[in-house]
Amino acid sequence: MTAHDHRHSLYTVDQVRALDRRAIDELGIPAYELMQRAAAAALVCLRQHWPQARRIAVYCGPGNNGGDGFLLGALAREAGIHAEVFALGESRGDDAIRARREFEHGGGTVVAWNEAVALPPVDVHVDALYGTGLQRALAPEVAALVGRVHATGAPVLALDVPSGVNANTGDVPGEAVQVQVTVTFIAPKRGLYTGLAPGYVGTVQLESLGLPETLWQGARADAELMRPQTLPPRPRQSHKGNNGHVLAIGGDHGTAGAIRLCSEAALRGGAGLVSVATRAEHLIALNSARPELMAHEVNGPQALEALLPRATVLAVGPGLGQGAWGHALWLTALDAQLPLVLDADGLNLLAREPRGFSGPVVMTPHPGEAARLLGCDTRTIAIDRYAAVRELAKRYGAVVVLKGAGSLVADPQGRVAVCRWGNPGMATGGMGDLLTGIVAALMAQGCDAWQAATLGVSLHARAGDLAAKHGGERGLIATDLLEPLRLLLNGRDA
Ligand SMILES: NC(=O)C1=CN([C@@H]2O[C@H](COP(=O)(O)OP(=O)(O)OC[C@H]3O[C@@H](n4cnc5c(N)ncnc54)[C@H](OP(=O)(O)O)[C@@H]3O)[C@@H](O)[C@H]2O)[C@@H](O)CC1
Ligand SMILES: Nc1ncnc2c1ncn2[C@@H]1O[C@H](COP(=O)(O)OP(=O)(O)O)[C@@H](O)[C@H]1O
Ligand SMILES: [K+]
Repeated sequence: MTAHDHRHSLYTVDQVRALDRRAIDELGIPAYELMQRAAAAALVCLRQHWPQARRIAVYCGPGNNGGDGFLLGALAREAGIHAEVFALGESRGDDAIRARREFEHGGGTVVAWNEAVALPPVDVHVDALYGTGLQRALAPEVAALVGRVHATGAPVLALDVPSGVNANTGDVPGEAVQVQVTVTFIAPKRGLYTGLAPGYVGTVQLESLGLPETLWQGARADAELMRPQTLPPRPRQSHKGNNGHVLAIGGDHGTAGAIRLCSEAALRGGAGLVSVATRAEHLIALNSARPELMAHEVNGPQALEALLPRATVLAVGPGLGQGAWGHALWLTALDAQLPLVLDADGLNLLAREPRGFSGPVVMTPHPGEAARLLGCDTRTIAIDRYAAVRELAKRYGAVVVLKGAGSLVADPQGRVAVCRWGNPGMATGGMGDLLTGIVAALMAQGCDAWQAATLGVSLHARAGDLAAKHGGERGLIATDLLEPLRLLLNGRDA
């Protein structure tokens, strides 16, 4: 990530405030002018998305987000759009107060919101309630307004942040406005891209308000958005020994599916060879379903040790269980001094028996596994996914993928990458097993832990989107991702 690539850099709310301050102090642009520019950009965005809009309602909160709303109301009126403006609370701060006066001096009337007020019929609602200053869950009367806005069925444009969404973390502590478009100002706030936020933000459109690139140069960003990537073409003389050997370990009694999905994804992820260490009862099914896999009966540590010398990467956990068999294989795998991908019971065992690693490791917890690893509950993970993934990476000395909408990848030094792809069709059993196999395959082909995790997460999520594009989200199953995965891996997704 380069410091000035601000469209792929994500910022904390404090970092955005520091950028605002620099624009004001170093570039000499008054805060009120920034507010005017924000309102002008919002009007352009409104017209771009809803060119037919003739009537809008703008709901203004007490802070500067509300100030943006009053100025948008003023500009919309000048542009011949009927704008009804509602205030929730008295404006606080010079700029917001001035913005409200500007709207009123232009002939606009501000209606003080209360529950008896009828919502006007409008083409678009504009949410200017709270932006980066949101401190807590929306109050009940504001939540009631949000419910009524939703009930109209008309689209909503959010200014900067949908109200109720924590722009710093992506958490939504109570109700929040669900919008079609979020026009966000100056810099992308990291909270818009992960956790609960993706369910509210709609399309996020960044407006830099005419500020020069120099503003972002040298400015600290907190995280980076993943970009579409692939691997370079294989050398023509490549042979299977050049492309790594994944050994997938798991599949206790009754959980053959998980290890099959993981190992099949490793094949489709381009590993030269894929072996499976599993229970004897799964061998025939595995071999007949996917003859390219080399399935081995492994009763205990000795049988596993015999397979280790040929492996380049171990994928440990899918269907492993936490019984004596799984635990013994897990211990052997962790002592093997080979690169590891740890998932599912591989992580649950680690939560029970914390330990360090000697080689490169990628851990792929979903929020439930992350909570077990950190000894907290899943709500604590959701409150700040950025903090959780960083803490996991630091505590375990590994690259960690925190899965779920807006998957995050962190390394122990605190670097974080954010995945903006993926869809709720992927909320079905087996999707995580695929990710484990893909990441292992990429490590086997020479990617380091960070590259394998970020590329693996992005390929997996984009494959999910491509599969959903063709057949829809509902009913999407893990194996549907394998063919699109292969296309994406070879840069053939067009
Ligand atoms: N600075 C700049 O250069 C630019 C800033 N810009 C705009 O300013 C926005 C940030 O403005 P902001 O800092 O005034 O915060 P904002 O989001 O309006 O809310 C703060 C107010 O809300 C209140 N409050 C908070 N949560 C609450 C809750 N749940 N329920 C009830 N009240 C709650 C809080 O009260 P308090 O909690 O302090 O009592 C305070 O009064 C930013 O998102 C962007 O739109 C643009 O114009 C571009 C240039
Ligand atoms: N709503 C969603 N949006 C984006 N990605 C999702 C969503 N739901 C699930 N996924 C992805 O699907 C995978 C599910 O993994 P996991 O929960 O481990 O499933 P399983 O254990 O059934 O294999 C993760 O990579 C996750 O990020
Ligand atoms: K808002």
